[in-house]
Amino acid sequence: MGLIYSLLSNFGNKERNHRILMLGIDAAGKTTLLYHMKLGEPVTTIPTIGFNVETIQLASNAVLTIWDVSGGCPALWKYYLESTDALIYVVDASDRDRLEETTQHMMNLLANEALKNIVLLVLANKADLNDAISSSQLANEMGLYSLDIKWHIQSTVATTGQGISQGLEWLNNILQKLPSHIY
Ligand SMILES: Nc1nc2c(ncn2[C@@H]2O[C@H](COP(=O)(O)OP(=O)(O)OP(=O)(O)O)[C@@H](O)[C@H]2O)c(=O)[nH]1
Ligand SMILES: [Mg+2]
Repeated sequence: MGLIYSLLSNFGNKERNHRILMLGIDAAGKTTLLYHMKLGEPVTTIPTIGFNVETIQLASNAVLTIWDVSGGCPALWKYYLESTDALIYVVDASDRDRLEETTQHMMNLLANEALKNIVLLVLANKADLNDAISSSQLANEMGLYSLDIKWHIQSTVATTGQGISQGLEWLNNILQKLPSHIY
């Protein structure tokens, strides 16, 4: 009985692996977010050439492999879309001048067949800056309410870590209902 209980509880607690893609146009704050998730502290970044990839262990036994792909060349994003469980789309909420551009890039991505059932977490980053718009206004302006997928928007400040754990908690709750993968 003890052995069966232990096997069952181990089975219930086994690690779940998920592949997450983090995209957004250049300077949105992706790399700063990734390393705050990984290290719990701010890092100094330079524009990413190619990608960064890190695994993040969540308290709930979920292991997220997060790919942070350079925003400098959105045409290359399509090469990273396969086998992705969730998309974290990062927006600089203070940069109204580029809101249309980033919305267009996100909508083009979501039109991709490989992402048709994707789970989408939008991070309204740089919420600390004076010009930042609220996450609800951003959701409206980016047309998130017209999407036919599971989505959520969270305000973040990558440099302090504010909002990151709330965003990951939403993601984790959704991912728990999806099958795990071996990567
Ligand atoms: N004030 C403020 N600055 C931020 C925040 N997040 C990132 N930054 C700054 O914005 C700049 C760009 O951040 P990165 O994380 O390198 O941006 P990225 O999205 O990885 O950019 P690419 O690699 O070019 O695609 C850096 O100077 C960061 O310190 C934030 O929440 N608030
Ligand atoms: Mg980067």
